[in-house]
Amino acid sequence: MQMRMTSASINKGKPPESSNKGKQPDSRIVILGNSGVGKSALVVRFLTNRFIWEYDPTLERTYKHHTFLDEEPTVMEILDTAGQPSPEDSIQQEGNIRWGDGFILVYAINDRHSFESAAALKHQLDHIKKTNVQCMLVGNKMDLLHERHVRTEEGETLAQEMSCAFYETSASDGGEEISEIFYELHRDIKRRKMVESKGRRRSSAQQVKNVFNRMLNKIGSSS
Ligand SMILES: Nc1nc2c(ncn2[C@@H]2O[C@H](COP(=O)(O)OP(=O)(O)OP(=O)(O)O)[C@@H](O)[C@H]2O)c(=O)[nH]1
Repeated sequence: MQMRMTSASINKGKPPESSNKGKQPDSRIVILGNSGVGKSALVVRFLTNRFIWEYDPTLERTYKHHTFLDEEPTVMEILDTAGQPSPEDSIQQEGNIRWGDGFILVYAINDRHSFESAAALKHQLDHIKKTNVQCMLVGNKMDLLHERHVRTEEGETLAQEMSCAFYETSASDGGEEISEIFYELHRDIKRRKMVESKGRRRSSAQQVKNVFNRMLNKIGSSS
């Protein structure tokens, strides 16, 4: 496995479709979670390996990340959503969910409410996407263990119920698992796309076969 980040371009405050230039992304990843759980901090840590204490809390940003993953040139598009969308933004939120191939649901381990919101978000995802979506459940701010309000086992149980992988991490400490979260989700998305496109190919081959059989039956019955 080879991983190398070559570039990450930032489209500040623009909708996801604005970053369509160049190679189409192999995966579109959306980061969701309550305000202040550390979504931006995790994305910035993944892209730059840095931690910045303060971010503009209201902006949405998309990032195009070019890398070599599993010896293949790879483009990942990442949407860091605003944690506190206004009611008027609910259409935007729905658009973001439709846009995404996979989702990172973030809560902070010292914020019980954010944990409960993560479960609600997964229901929203499944409802909008009409399928069990690819996702990762991430408990952030592990460096604040002394303030913990959500136990590891609770995270594990919720992740199992959601059929998601589960990680606890800290954007401020910057463990290796942060890259793993993004790259594993990307691989899951790719695998799913491959299975779906094989299924589509099989079903169109079957359709051709059915038409051919009908023609043969017609010829047989008219002779
Ligand atoms: N101690 C600690 N603080 C963190 C960590 N991650 C983020 N923070 C802090 O938590 C605050 C919120 O971080 P953001 O990354 O802006 O959170 P967000 O989820 O993007 O918030 P919104 O943009 O409002 O949706 C900032 O003050 C960060 O410095 C972490 O792992 N540990």
